[in-house]
Amino acid sequence: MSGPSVSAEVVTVDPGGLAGAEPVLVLDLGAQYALLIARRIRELGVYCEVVPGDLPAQALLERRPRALVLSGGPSSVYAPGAPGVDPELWSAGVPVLGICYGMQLMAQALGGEVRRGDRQEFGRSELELLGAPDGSSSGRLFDGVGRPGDRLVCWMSHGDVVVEPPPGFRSVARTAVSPVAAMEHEQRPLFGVQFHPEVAHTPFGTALLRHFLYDLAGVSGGWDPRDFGRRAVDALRQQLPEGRAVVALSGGVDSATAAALVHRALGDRLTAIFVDHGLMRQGEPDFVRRELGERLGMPLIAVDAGARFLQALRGVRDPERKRRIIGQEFIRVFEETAGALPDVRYLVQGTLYPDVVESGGGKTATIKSHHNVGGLPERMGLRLVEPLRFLFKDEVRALARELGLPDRIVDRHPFPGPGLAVRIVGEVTPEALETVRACDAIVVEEVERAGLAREVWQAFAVWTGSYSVGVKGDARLYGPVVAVRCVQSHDGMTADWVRLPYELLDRISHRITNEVPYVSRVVYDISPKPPATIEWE
Ligand SMILES: Nc1ncnc2c1ncn2[C@@H]1O[C@H](COP(=O)(O)OP(=O)(O)OP(=O)(O)O)[C@@H](O)[C@H]1O
Ligand SMILES: O=c1[nH]c(=O)c2[nH+]cn([C@@H]3O[C@H](COP(=O)(O)O)[C@@H](O)[C@H]3O)c2[nH]1
Ligand SMILES: NC(=O)CC[C@H](N)C(=O)O
Ligand SMILES: [Mg+2]
Repeated sequence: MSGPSVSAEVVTVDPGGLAGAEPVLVLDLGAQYALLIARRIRELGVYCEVVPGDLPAQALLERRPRALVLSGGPSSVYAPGAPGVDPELWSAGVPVLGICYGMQLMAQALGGEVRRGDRQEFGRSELELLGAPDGSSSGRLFDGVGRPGDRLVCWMSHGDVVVEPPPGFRSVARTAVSPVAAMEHEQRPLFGVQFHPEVAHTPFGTALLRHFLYDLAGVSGGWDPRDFGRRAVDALRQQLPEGRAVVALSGGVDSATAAALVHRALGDRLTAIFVDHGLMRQGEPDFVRRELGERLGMPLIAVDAGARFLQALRGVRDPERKRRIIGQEFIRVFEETAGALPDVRYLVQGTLYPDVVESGGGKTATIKSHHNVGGLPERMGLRLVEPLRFLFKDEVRALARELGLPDRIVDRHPFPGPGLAVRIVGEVTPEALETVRACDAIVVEEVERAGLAREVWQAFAVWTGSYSVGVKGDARLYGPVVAVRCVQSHDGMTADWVRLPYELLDRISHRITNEVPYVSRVVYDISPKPPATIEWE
């Protein structure tokens, strides 16, 4: 296909740069929680990004950070090759909060002592605030958060302990296991906590972070994803002065928000393409046409490609092969459709910040190959436009609301690109597809009717591939076993099953076995992630 050559550079909108804001940077030292720290900080109205922990001080300071947060991490600071930060940061005058490994690193780097503890400290722990030597105040870090002598519940996850704070520092809190559970420098803006203020199990964690940011680091706040929308439109107009763009519109909130934003900037230079791969939920293609095509006021090409996807999936049982086939077929359909439009130069995607950070390291094992439109730009010579690359899902929802998208779209549960195919164990047969679609509609309807839709991350039905014996109308029935899955999650990375009320489960089961009468049995999936994943395939 002809067209301008591929540009590796992604057109995006950098909220930090836009707001003229001086961000808070989380230095990632291998933590599970680096993204969570960033989310908490943004929830406090402060723009924050996660950056690699080993960035040179100069590169970090060029961003004019208001504060640095050193994350936790799985290593031990005294082990050879353990991750570190540029030592110039300690004297740069920028306020630093070290969390867990981050505090241990600060302690060791500045002359304190860290060693393997006699005991591990994992989970809930009681923190005793030590206060200033004269007992008059709780010290700078806990000023306004607690008082000397207070015992506060916090959440710990460590095996190493700081036994001696560095010269110039003092311990301001301890637990039964950690003599230095929090420390601060007597004058310089250097602070450390052994516990995790970012997790919900540390009830005063948010108050501590707010105090660190606003009082100790003097941030001005003002981060609001809704303002981002207004600024992003101008930035996009400047960056995309001419040529047409296509957006792959799935019906999900991410691509809908990206589409709405770019539509404001480009107007009729944007066309949406929705691929109906036949693996959609009940009523989905109509929903997309009606709620997105008409409401967003942009031309929408809906491609009915169900037959070719089902044909390509015939006889395929392996989950990864299914995903690959869907991805490839998707690219073909998209290419044919977009290729027929004149002067298309850009492809808009709804990639979010967690996707970017999580695919950054490349060290994580492939659990599932997530379907996306990633293979397209190179093949078509298109430039990628990802305006939401720096936003979290809750921020995207706030932005979507600001852009006037209705609740029906804003509050939608995520739906995987490969659709119902990953909710069918084994081959995607018409029988399985029809069954899972009918059951899914019942699950969704009942969860919504119970007023729980906004409280759960996803609720759906699964074709388990098993059959079992039942009895209906005095006759033997050998029918499919359908599972119901309902999970709570913040970002899809971890999840827990939702304790749905028994009456609701009962209603779902009753409706399924009555309205989809050949189903013999309904089971409820009570597996958290990990070790299970959210989707079954
Ligand atoms: N059926 C489809 N037609 C067109 N584009 C699609 C389709 N399915 C997925 N995509 C594209 O793949 C991207 C990734 O899908 P993903 O499910 O992660 O995001 P989303 O659907 O926009 O939002 P959500 O995560 O809430 O479902 C989408 O943003 C969209 O651009
Ligand atoms: O766009 C997507 N393409 C995919 O291939 C895909 N697989 C899973 N998901 C969604 O991602 C979240 C985590 O799912 P898992 O625990 O099953 O990996 C859940 O929200 C899933 O619905 C996908 N989304
Ligand atoms: N969660 C962490 O940051 C752990 C730090 C270090 N690995 C320890 O066990 O003490
Ligand atoms: Mg989706």
